[in-house]
Amino acid sequence: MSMQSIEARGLVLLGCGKMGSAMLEGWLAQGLSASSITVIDPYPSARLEALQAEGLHLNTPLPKAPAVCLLAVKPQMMAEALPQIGDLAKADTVFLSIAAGTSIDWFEGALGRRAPIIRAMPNTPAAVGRGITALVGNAQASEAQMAMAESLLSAVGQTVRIEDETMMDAITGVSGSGPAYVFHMIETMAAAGVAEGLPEDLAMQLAKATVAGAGVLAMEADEDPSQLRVNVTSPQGTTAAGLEVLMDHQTGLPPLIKRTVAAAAERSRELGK
Ligand SMILES: NC(=O)C1=CN([C@@H]2O[C@H](COP(=O)(O)OP(=O)(O)OC[C@H]3O[C@@H](n4cnc5c(N)ncnc54)[C@H](OP(=O)(O)O)[C@@H]3O)[C@@H](O)[C@H]2O)C=CC1
Ligand SMILES: O=C(O)[C@@H]1CCC=N1
Repeated sequence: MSMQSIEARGLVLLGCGKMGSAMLEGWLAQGLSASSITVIDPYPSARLEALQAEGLHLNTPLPKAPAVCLLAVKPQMMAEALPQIGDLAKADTVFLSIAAGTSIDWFEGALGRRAPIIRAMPNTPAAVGRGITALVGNAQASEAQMAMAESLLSAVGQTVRIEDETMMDAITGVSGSGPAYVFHMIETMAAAGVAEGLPEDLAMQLAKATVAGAGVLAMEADEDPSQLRVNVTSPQGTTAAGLEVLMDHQTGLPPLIKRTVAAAAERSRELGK
């Protein structure tokens, strides 16, 4: 099964907030037709309403057997939202959840043990085709269904299949929540530039371009990030002075990021209880 079967059978998107709409934009950009998509969301955005003119189905009855139903409401809303797509559990529809913390076992309880369920953790750079999504399926999810989910998710970035669902909490802490850490890095670099006397606009321009440029370099270079860091660091130069603060084992980034990722992973575990 591929994007063509999604196009033919349709896709249901339950919850079209920040993450759902990021993925929706990615699929549309990749050529999935708006008319193959049904969105269920109680307070649709102006963008969703406008997409109706291109054929998108908004809060309409569901197709009988869509290829996939993407579950993109908040974990706390999932139990309340699921009855809206309950009938699909009897069809040959794959349920693809992106909800943090919510386990496959929980979905099997809600949708039935025979339903093919795939749990995935994407991130918001999906909106610009630069996301990364980890995914794992239950025993009912066939190889063809996993491949279909991968083709859907790879329309908005990289995918990585995992075998051990318990890794999802750590994955959520690193890449699901990770864009927020990086955005905060941009904010704090810009603020630090202002503190050093730069105008706000210039400081923000420098911070954004630096993080974006370093990200692209990290992805494209043959060298690993630690070597790329060394390449910036002239002996007794400015970077060495900055890194002495940033890399401090007690007060620097390593313990801070470790605590940050651990807190996010722990919250993912809590959401699953
Ligand atoms: N944001 C992110 O970076 C990531 C989020 N996720 C996961 O994606 C899911 C969505 O998160 P996010 O997009 O941030 O959250 P949002 O709140 O932005 O999106 C959820 C959407 O679901 C809608 N909704 C609420 N109740 C229902 C219902 N009963 N039926 C249908 N739709 C409903 C909400 O409407 P309204 O706003 O009007 O209540 C909203 O539009 C979560 O499970 C989250 O864990 C996963 C990876 C990354
Ligand atoms: O903050 C959250 O719970 C969601 C999951 C990962 C990113 N955002």
